[in-house]
Amino acid sequence: MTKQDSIVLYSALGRGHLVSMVELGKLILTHHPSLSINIIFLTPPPNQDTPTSPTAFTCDATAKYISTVTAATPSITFHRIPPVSLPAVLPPEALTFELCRATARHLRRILASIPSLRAVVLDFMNYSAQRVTSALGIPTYFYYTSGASTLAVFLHHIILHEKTTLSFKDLNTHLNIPGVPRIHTDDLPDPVKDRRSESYQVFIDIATCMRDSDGVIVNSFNAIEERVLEVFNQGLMEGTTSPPVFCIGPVISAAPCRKDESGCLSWLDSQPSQSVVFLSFGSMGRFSRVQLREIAKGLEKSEQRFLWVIRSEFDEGDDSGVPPSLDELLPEGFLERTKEKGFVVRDWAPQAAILSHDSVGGFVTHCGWNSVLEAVCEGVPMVAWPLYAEQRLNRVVLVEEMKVGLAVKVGKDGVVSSTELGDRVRELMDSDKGKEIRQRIFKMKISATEALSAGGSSIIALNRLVEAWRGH
Ligand SMILES: O=c1ccn([C@@H]2O[C@H](COP(=O)(O)OP(=O)(O)O[C@H]3O[C@H](CO)[C@@H](O)[C@H](O)[C@H]3O)[C@@H](O)[C@H]2O)c(=O)[nH]1
Repeated sequence: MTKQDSIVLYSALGRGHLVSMVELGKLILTHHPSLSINIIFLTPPPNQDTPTSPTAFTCDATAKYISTVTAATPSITFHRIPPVSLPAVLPPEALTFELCRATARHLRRILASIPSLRAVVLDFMNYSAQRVTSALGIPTYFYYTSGASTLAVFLHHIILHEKTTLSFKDLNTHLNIPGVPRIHTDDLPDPVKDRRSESYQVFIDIATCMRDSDGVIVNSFNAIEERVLEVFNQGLMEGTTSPPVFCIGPVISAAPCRKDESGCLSWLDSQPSQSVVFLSFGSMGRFSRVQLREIAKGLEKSEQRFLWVIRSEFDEGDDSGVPPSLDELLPEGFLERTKEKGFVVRDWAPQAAILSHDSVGGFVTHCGWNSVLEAVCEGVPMVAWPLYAEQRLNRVVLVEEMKVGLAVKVGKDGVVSSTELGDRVRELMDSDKGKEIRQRIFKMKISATEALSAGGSSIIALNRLVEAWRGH
């Protein structure tokens, strides 16, 4: 390729999506510096931004983030899709789908302005942009920010859709998908369970767009999902053609945030090696008051040291703007009783830096894929407690395929009891099984580094991808 050859990465709405695309852009540039990377990103509609949320990426925060990236990596150029108003206030997923559709003309204009454009990589949430790229004749790839096994389930969905007229919620069966552990239909993401729902059709559309694309880039690596990658590489996806899959991960931030506003990193400095279990549930993990109390009691029962991130919960109908205090949310005297052993952080903690700290020996996670990869890259074993999206599938992958985590059982009332959590945490931190898991994930940590080294599986896949771009 010549110096001017350009690639577009089109990020979906939200902090996690933009950061993922930037990290992907940086990885491409590290190995192929002659490319010019353009990142297109969406702006929240003026009437739907929620700047008070700890996870919201406000316009100011986005601008600051972009100027930091641009200063460090000038070969990345950012293009902002201007804000447009949508007729209704929508939940986060529907918002990104709608916004992408409503701004198609801006995308077309931006794409037309980029010289020597070789390919566009769409965040899978921006699937509707494929209409624009196809109309312009631009080769289109997808970036799938979860693992290869869940991608296989996603693509398999198209076959199942044709095989049955029932909804998954009524099937109560196991799915046998090549290269993937047996999946129970209850473990599928909620939006795909009811075939009469709008979201079901959206996910079929996304899967179809990915299947028919020029390729899917996956944030994973060979050593953790070998079986399913073999299925993809040999073209053995039963009953359907599969797109070329490029497993180029783990793509996680090379320079994690070390800002220690809460003091939790200094607290970790004073704890013994591998003695602390870290509990964090991603950008949207929220719990009822009942569940928070069970977690607290479980941590006390486990007798382990802990660092726990708790979101500011607002009670329904409370628009005071002041969230309940930790004393209100947690069992009486909990903070006082555990002050030698535990540290509670409100809202947001520097997770990647915490996982890399020597004092951390276990991680209770909601199984968001970035959290899983961050834990693997630091060799931290997990207790898997999925909450929503494809996280129940990730639990199956990490417990049954990778064998680097223990699953918590959810009670019939939807609550994980203090005894269950306490037992799993103690098992992870202080048992022979926990030791085995620790040894296994430590090996994966080494494989992760190897995958991204010269000649490693992910670098080979990345080079194959760039060659494909060169061939267009
Ligand atoms: O207090 C916190 C909480 C999170 N994080 C970071 O935020 C990211 C969270 O990402 P992830 O673990 O993937 O969770 P979600 O934000 O919930 O991710 C969404 O996107 C993922 C990738 O597609 C999916 O796997 C999840 O199911 C979906 O919820 C990670 O980098 C964490 O290090 C922090 O730094 N501090």
